[in-house]
Amino acid sequence: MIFGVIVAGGVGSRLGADMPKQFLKLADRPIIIYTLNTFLQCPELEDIYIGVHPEWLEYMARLVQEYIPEQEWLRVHLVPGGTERNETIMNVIKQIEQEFGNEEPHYIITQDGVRPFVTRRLIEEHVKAVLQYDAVDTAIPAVDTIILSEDGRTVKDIPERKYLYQSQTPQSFRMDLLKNLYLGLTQEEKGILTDACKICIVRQVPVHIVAGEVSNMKITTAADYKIAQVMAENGELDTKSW
Ligand SMILES: C[C@](O)(CO)[C@H](O)COP(=O)(O)O
Repeated sequence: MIFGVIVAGGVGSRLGADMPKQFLKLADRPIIIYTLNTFLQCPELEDIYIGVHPEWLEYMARLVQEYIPEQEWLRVHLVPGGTERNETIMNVIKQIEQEFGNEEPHYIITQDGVRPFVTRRLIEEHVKAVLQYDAVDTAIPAVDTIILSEDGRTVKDIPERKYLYQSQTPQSFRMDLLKNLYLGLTQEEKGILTDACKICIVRQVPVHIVAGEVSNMKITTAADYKIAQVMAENGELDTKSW
């Protein structure tokens, strides 16, 4: 089976708001609701799991009831998040195994809750790709020159831009592969992870790339939030099912 996994375990808001950024509104709905709605529109996905910080589980449950049609409620599962994103993904994997067993291989399409402009095209390409490759990233070519600095004051290196991409989500995996690789990492290796694909890369497991979209931005800063609001006003959000 194939499941959507929305990662929304953070409590911080680098936007300076009084709630985690995934709950801030774009147009008339919370950011995470757009992300969830696009995933729910994909019939290839059995159910959608959302990893949420334990203190925000009740709040998220109320949002689902308020904004998601009742006939879809059974497809949405909330799971307490962990201390960081890969712990949250592991909590979700544990929950899926408890509910659906692990005799047949399962696949997960993971997504940042704060990427509300994700498209069905991206999710559907991931569904096809993960069945073939077991580990799949989303990326767009870097348009800026990327510099390497160890101290933030001097440039150590400037890698050739044609080899550099920016990673996005979805990031998709055969579930048992990701779990076993993660369990085999040392604390030091876990400490350098900023996404789930790196779990594969540190163990030399190949990761396939699906072409991302510039519009599939991650809302991290106040400037991102302003850009997202303008994009929302210009009809970039998927609201077809509403
Ligand atoms: C997974 C990711 O979106 C790829 O660019 C990114 O690493 C997430 O980072 P965050 O620190 O969880 O916002």
